[in-house]
Amino acid sequence: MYHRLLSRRFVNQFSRSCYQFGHEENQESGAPRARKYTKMLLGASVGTLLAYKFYDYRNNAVVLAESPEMKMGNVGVAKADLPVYTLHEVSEHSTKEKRIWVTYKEGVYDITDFVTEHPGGDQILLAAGSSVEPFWLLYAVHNNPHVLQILETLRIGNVSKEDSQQLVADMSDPYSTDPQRHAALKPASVKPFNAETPPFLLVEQFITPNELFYVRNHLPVPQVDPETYELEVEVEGRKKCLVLTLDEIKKLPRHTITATIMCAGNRRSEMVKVKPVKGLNWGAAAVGTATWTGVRLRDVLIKLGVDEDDKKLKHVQFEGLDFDPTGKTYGASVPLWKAMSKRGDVILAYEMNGEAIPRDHGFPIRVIVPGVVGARNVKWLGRIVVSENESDSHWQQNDYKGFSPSTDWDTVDFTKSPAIQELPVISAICKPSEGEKVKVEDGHIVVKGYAWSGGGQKIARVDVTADGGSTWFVANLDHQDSAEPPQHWSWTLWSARIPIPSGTKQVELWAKAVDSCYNTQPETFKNIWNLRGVLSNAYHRIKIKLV
Ligand code: HEM
Repeated sequence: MYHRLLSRRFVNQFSRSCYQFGHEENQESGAPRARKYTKMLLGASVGTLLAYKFYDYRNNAVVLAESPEMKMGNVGVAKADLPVYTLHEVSEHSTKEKRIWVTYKEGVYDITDFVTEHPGGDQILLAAGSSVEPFWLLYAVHNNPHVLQILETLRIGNVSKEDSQQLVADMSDPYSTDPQRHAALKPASVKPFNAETPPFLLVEQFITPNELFYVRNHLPVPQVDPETYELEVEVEGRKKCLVLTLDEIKKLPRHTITATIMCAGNRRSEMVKVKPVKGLNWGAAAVGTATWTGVRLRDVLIKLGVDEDDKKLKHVQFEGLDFDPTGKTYGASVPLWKAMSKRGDVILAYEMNGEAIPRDHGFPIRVIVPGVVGARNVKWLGRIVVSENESDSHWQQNDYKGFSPSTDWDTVDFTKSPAIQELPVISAICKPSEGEKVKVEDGHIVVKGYAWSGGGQKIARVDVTADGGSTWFVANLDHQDSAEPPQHWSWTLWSARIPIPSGTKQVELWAKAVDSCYNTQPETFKNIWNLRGVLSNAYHRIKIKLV
């Protein structure tokens, strides 16, 4: 079967003074409770060493795994006579000088001498120092025993089950226990870790592989022990509350959705060309699409006795288990109507693309609020509070809001703008990329990209021009989920074949999308500029060279 065993050290993060778990309980007044998170100590010496499985992707890799040739060859299976390397050691071998190593399942391979022979060209270097598996999910051509046989001839070792980097927590660096990341992710910041996917990979498949999915962290990644994990759910001011273990959550009815998650700052690097803003310099790939499985938040809230018609209850606040040096946790909220709506599809997810949610994406539980900005899809979920008020967290109150282009840091009043929830329609060209040399074939070039709209709207059309808007070409919507609005949560992958007049040396390509409400993208960033650089959805424009 397709799986890897990775070792992770899960530190018992809670002081478990809280009450029993499992079902509804009356909270004694004054009982020590949610503040337990602040007692969490990163790198605490008491730890549980747990090996856990990443489950099968239901695709090519399984086919590979079941082929008799592969079983005979034991490709990627640990071999007793070979040296063992940590993922960190593998990551240090990413150049020709240091030799280029990659991993596949439990195997470590030195591919330095194969790079120039690779039929897929230089792209193989994207895996240098990391795993080849996410790429092989994208490029099914590797779904072949012949490819695995070549790989096994390059075998030099086994992946360590104990990633030594994870075992030694540096108390002076709260990020020292962050997980190992795939080398192909392009960091926008390292501590906290924020990184995007190489854009051209986004359009290879509808589903983004977990290891290549963009990461947006505000704080160090908490180490959560799934054995002792508890989720608290309550209504503000009421004694009755629910405490659920991971097993108990998994026993509730399963619900699966395919949803695109996007950072509010996606494509900010284009907006800053108008005027600088505060924020990470995201390109166009702070976005990805995954299949998420969990339980409906609605079911959990009904179990707690929440009445969606109760006029006093307006918001659902989420608290993460990640926290800053003062002990404050990450937090955000969404309106109660969204959480309770049968069509809202808000889930407490424990699987991402058929695997346990990876640490960077919220292990063990992340709330998925489809159609809504990534910032409200709180990771490492520890507590849910139904309230009359929005979350009072910095990220709900003083961040992730839009303003007039004339508002500056002297005049801004965060209380006057609503928190961003549903994101506006957006598109981006992912292939070719800015400045790329593109071969004109048969008088045409092919342009590929994604388009998405928040609030469960569907992409109705994508228009592409190569002559400043004199002529628009309607793109083919190559991959689009069949779900109808207002439950269309995933992006559309599109392509357009654009005619190029002979002798043209360079062109500027523009793309814009139209959603099922006929909302479209603004033409330029000039008049949507805002001091936080969010909602950057103007036409996407790239210049390319033609050969
Ligand atoms: C490191 C181990 C790898 C090995 C042994 C390997 C081997 C191969 C082989 C044998 C083929 C030709 C398959 C056929 O046509 O039957 C191929 C094609 C290809 N590979 Fe890889 N590959 C590796 C890694 C990668 C990675 C990491 C990427 C992408 C990031 C990649 C991208 C491609 C692409 C795009 C093609 C198709 C080229 C075409 O259009 O014909 N490969 N690879």
